[in-house]
Amino acid sequence: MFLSNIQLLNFKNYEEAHMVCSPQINCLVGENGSGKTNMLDAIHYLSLVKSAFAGHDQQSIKHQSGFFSVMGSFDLEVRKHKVLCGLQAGAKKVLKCDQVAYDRLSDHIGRFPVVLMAPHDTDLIREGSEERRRFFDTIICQLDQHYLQALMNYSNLLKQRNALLRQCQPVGRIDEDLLATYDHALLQKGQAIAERRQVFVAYFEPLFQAHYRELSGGREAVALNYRSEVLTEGFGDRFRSAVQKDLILGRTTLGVHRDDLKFSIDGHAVKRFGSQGQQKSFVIALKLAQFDVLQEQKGFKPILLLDDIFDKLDDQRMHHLLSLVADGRFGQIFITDARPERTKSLVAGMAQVKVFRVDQGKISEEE
Ligand SMILES: Nc1ncnc2c1ncn2[C@@H]1O[C@H](COP(=O)(O)OP(=O)(O)OP(=O)(O)O)[C@@H](O)[C@H]1O
Repeated sequence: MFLSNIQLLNFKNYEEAHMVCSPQINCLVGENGSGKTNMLDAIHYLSLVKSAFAGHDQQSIKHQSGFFSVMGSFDLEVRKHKVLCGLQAGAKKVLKCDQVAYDRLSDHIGRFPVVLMAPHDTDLIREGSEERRRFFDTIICQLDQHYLQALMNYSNLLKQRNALLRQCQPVGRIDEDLLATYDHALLQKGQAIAERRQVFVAYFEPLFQAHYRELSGGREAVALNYRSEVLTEGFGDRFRSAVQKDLILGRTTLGVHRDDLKFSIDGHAVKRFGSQGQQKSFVIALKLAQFDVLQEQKGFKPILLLDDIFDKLDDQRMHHLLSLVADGRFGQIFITDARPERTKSLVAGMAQVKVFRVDQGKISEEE
């Protein structure tokens, strides 16, 4: 699968841009702040219908304009698909594939998968559990529409239960019947989500470990440990009896939305004990395993977006990644770099390379 071209209107710092892409390697070079990452983000929109960076879609509309649109054509085996994602300020996002609007944006997730490697990836290790849940949930959602629906239902139920808790806070009493309805549904959905996560992590972990071994020379034993409290005996009772605490705090304190994944090296938490190099290898191995899983499950290679990673990687890890590129392990790749000469020399001799110069929200192909 590859993106053959992309057109932007009023997207972030681009007023108008058109890029005819190589099915293999696309290098975007230009000064800091010129719009390289924004172009990757536009590709991310076509795949996952949201920004990889901005918290709100409205932030992706170019300043002083009232809408954005991103349009792209994907070649998937012999078929071509035109995807359009647009947003009018203050309105709902629109997504069309082959000129037909989706009723549910979520139906699009997983059709044109991408894997993004970016400088902030180590947040996966350093930040709280939400980042790790989001990483795994995003992959599973691309593979399994039922999981995506279950997650969305769970999140809606959780919002409703939390609203009920807050409503009842001043009086200290709660509508027991309504609460029981939410509890029952949350417990049921939560269990299904936890079981799916557990199965997925068991499948993902060996792929991740193989990449880590290749990157680190096999010196350390790494593990991903997912153990949800939801799957432990008597969870339903503990969940229900936490209601007094929930009422005081105005939120649901137990459930899959609190799950964490423990990342470890030789039995110790990577977050606390991993060196910077180990943490980098850890996240690269996670992303490479994400690529493998999507490829294996979809039957084609996802698009790989490499944002500014050469600046952040040391020689050993960079060469490993480039050797995978040279071996043809990946399909279409987009690489951004503020230092054109470095990228050009790294990809010299590789087939089907296109270099694009980005300058203050304008993009043009170099000869
Ligand atoms: N909604 C928006 N409207 C206009 N400009 C925006 C908007 N959102 C972001 N920008 C601008 O886009 C620029 C950043 O672009 P981008 O992150 O793509 O840069 P880059 O080329 O990847 O830079 P670096 O090499 O530093 O990573 C900033 O100047 C920022 O102000």
